[in-house]
Amino acid sequence: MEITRLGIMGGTFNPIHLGHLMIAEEARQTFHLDRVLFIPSYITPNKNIDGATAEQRLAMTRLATADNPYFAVSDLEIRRKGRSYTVDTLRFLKEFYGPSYILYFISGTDTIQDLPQWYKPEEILSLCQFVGATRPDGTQSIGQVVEHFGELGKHILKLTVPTMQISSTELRHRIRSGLSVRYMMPKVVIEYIEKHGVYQCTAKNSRQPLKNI
Ligand SMILES: Nc1ncnc2c1ncn2[C@@H]1O[C@H](COP(=O)(O)OP(=O)(O)OP(=O)(O)O)[C@@H](O)[C@H]1O
Ligand SMILES: O=C(O)c1ccc[n+]([C@@H]2O[C@H](COP(=O)([O-])O)[C@@H](O)[C@H]2O)c1
Repeated sequence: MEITRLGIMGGTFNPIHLGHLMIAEEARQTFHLDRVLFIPSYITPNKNIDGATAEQRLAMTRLATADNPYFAVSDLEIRRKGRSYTVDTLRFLKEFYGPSYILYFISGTDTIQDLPQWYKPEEILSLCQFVGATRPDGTQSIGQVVEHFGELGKHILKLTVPTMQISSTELRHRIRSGLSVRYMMPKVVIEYIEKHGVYQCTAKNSRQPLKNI
């Protein structure tokens, strides 16, 4: 049986930024993933989603990932509606793809530290390998979470990634304040935000011509 390793990058992506893309690419390389599927949530459990519709978050995720042949996007959580519980998504994917697919759910350390409070975390770990991206300085340990799950903790994999202190919250704040978000997210996403006035964006690049030196 030929094995396919499928990465699942779940997130609110409000908006998607370089931190998301970087951990997905690092996970792909480190765990030899055949593809990484980005799945924007419809309603992320325990999170307020302000400023962009589900369709806009999906469109931005599609634009951001289009230039990577290993990346794909699914709207399955948005079509399913309701709260986007990861266990439901993994159950569906396991059933849909069958036993020859190994699923790797990719997350940041802040996310994995909350895993014990998620809906059916033990079942989640039995359905996938759960990748927790940590900083190289090791200050965000996932050891306690691994211990919490006993034998199933073996399904939690540590991924060391370069530090990137970008968050969607910070980006929404910057856009609303008219501050630059250049080099923090793909250019195509910035263009989409400007074109559609997402996050009440009104910023327009205005620059003075520079006198010849
Ligand atoms: N800068 C980053 N570096 C590494 N992982 C990240 C980074 N930002 C987000 N992640 C991870 O990506 C996944 C999806 O995150 P999400 O879409 O909620 O983005 P966010 O920036 O954390 O959003 P918000 O600021 O709105 O809470 C989560 O597992 C999160 O831990
Ligand atoms: O299933 C759960 O209980 C659960 C609780 C919190 C987060 N998640 C998922 O984890 C992913 C990252 O969530 P967030 O809050 O960092 O955007 C996203 O796919 C969420 O649907 C899932």
